[in-house]
Amino acid sequence: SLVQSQGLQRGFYDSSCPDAEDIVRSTVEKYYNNDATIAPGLLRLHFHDCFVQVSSVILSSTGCDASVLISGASSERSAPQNFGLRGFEVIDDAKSQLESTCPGVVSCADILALAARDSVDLTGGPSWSVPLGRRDGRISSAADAKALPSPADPVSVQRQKFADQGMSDHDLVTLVGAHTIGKTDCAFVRYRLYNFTATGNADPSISPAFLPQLRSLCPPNGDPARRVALDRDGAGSFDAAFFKNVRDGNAALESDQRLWGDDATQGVVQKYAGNIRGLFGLRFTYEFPKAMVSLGGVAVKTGRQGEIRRKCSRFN
Ligand code: HEM
Ligand SMILES: [Ca+2]
Ligand SMILES: [Ca+2]
Repeated sequence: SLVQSQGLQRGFYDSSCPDAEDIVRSTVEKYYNNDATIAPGLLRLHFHDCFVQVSSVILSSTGCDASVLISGASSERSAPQNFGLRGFEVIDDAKSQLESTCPGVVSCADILALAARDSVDLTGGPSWSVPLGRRDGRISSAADAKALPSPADPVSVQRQKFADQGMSDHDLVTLVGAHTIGKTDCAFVRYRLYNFTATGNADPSISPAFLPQLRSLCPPNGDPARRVALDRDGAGSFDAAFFKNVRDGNAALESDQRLWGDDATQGVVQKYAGNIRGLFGLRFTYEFPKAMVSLGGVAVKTGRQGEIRRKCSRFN
């Protein structure tokens, strides 16, 4: 079924590289079986690729175009917002296999989108058919990472950043549900725990039961590399428990917790945190793939635009 989405097509490689999707899948699986934390890394990598800087006069880096994979001193990957991104070696491995099977056919941007899908599936989440045909971009600039949301962003700013990419409050909350897997550096949590906004106290939106847990995970002068689950009830499984935790004051990131404090976003959190016909998580499972298809369509290049990189970390 060649359903179109922003000029992309499902099954785009069916005749030009029939094994493309299987090669990406088996590669992601190989790394996942060795280190399950690679799955959240790959999901986040696709998100960071797709978000674009829209406030600049000239729209330089554009959407899901693998700009995030380019290595070099001032490339997007070097921006502070992109510190901690993981999974580059998985993409490179899949790409080198694809280049020997069908040279010059499969874009790095599509590998990212497929790897994100496979990562969600491997962690127990939904699967979906990914619209493909993205071309790789020719620009990668650290300044473009400014479009990315920060964990201290209030809902108004999160909302604006998603609206800049053509996405709604519903898309925002649904996609942030990706935080049902993976971990954060204590650096993004510690400022909430001891002297939040110079009060000498913790962020009052943290539940009384969760605060001591977070404090022991992230002591004031602890190891800066310590990592904390974004979903305290299962950083390894793609489920809707994350939304119950947001509802209950148990979100590790301030930006996630704030989604409960705004009427519009609270409504979406509530929808995912509840049961429907006794089936917890069903709505999230249904909506997440749709939101991922929207994310994967942000400002894509198709047809003769851009290029198909030979190596994902550098332009041809
Ligand atoms: C308001 C929006 C968002 C903010 C402020 C935000 C912020 C963050 C931060 C601070 C981390 C921790 C990074 C680290 O310390 O390594 C993180 C991790 C993560 N984010 Fe987001 N994020 C947002 C939206 C999203 C979206 C839309 C996705 C995907 C669709 C996503 C996927 C992930 C994943 C999977 C991780 C875990 C990464 C790992 O374990 O290595 N995030 N995010
Ligand atoms: Ca990009
Ligand atoms: Ca989870």
